[in-house]
Amino acid sequence: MTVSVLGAGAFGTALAVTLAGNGPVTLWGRDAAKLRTNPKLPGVSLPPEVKATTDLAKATAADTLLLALPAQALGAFLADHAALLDGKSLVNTAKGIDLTTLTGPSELIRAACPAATVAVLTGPSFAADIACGLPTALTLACADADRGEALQAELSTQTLRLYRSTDVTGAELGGALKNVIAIAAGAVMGRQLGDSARAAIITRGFAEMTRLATHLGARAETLTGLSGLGDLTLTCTSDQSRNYRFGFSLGAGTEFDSSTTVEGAATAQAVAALAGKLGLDLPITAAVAGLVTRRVSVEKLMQQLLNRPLKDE
Ligand SMILES: NC(=O)C1=CN([C@@H]2O[C@H](COP(=O)(O)OP(=O)(O)OC[C@H]3O[C@@H](n4cnc5c(N)ncnc54)[C@H](O)[C@@H]3O)[C@@H](O)[C@H]2O)C=CC1
Ligand SMILES: O=C(CO)COP(=O)(O)O
Repeated sequence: MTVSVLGAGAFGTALAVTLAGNGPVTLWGRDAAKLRTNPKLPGVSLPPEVKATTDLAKATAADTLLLALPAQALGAFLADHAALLDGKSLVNTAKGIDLTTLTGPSELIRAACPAATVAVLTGPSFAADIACGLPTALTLACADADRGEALQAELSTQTLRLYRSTDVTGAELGGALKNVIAIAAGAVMGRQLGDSARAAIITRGFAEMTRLATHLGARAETLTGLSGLGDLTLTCTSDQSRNYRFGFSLGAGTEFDSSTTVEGAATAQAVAALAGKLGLDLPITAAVAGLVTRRVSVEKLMQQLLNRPLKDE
C-alpha cells in the first residue's frame, strides 16, 4: 500500500515526517516554495523518504490519502478534485465543521467521493510533537472495521500509536468541538478569571460536546477517548494550541495574527447554527460564536453563563 499526505501545512508535514519511518511517502502542497521547510516546524527537515510534490495527479496515485487541509478549505478542494480522489481511502485529519453545509469532513467526503473509503485520524497531537518524534496516541476511525484495521497498521509508526474505532461521527466531532471549547478556555485565562473557571469551562464544554455528538449518532464512550476528552484536555491547557491562544487574545484584548489557522472560530458559528436547527442548548458554544464575531464581550458572556437557570449536572 502507498500513502500520500495532501496539504503541506504544519500537520501534513509532521505526518509525512513520521510516516517516512515506515517507508516512502508523498507530500503534496500547492506552493512549491513552502514544501520542504515549514516555519511552524523550526529545525524539522523532510527525510529522503518523503517525496514532496505540487503535482496532485502524482500524489493521488497512492492508495491511501491523508487529507491535511483546514476544514473550511476541504469542501472546495473535494469538489475540485473529486475525480482524482474518489475510490481511494481518504483519511481526514481536519478538525472542524463546514460553515456552508453545517456538516463534518466525513459527510463532505461522502458527498463528493461516494466510492471512497472514509476514515478519520484525530486526537491529542501537536504537529511539532509528531515531527520531533515525541510519543503520541491518536484515534483512527473507520466504519469498515477491516479497512480500519489495515489503516491502523499502515499509519502507526514507532512514535505514533493509533487506537481503532468504527465511530467516525464521534471521533470527528470530538476533534471539531474541542477547538470551540479551547477558545472559551483561552478567553477565561486571558481575562484572568482563574484556573477554577477554566476547569468549569472544560467540564461543561465536554457535556456540550457529548450532547451534540450523541444527538448526531456518536457513541458516548468515543467522546471520553483520545479524540474527545484527550484532545479537549490538551487543547484547553497548552499554549501551543492556536485555538487556546486565539481565545486568550480575545480575553486579554491583545492582537492575534489573523493568518493563523484557528478552526474553532468558524466551527463555533457552524455549531451554533446547527444547534439552533436541532433545538439543542449549547451555551458555551453560543458564547464562543458571539465572542469570535465580536458581538459580545467576555464579561457579558460570563454574566450570561453564570445567570442561567440552576440545573442538575
Ligand atoms: N497543527 C497541529 O498541531 C494540528 C492540526 N490539525 C488539523 O490539521 C488541519 C490543518 O492544520 P495545519 O496543518 O496545522 O494548518 P496550517 O495553517 O499549518 O496549514 C494549512 C495548509 O493548508 C494549505 N491550504 C489551505 N487551503 C488550501 C487549499 N484550498 N488547497 C490546498 N492547500 C490548502 C495551506 O497552504 C497550508 O499549507 C486543521 O484542521 C487542524 O485542526 C490536527 C492536529 C494537530
Ligand atoms: O488539534 C490540535 C491538537 O490536538 C492542535 O490544536 P490547535 O489547532 O488549537 O493548535
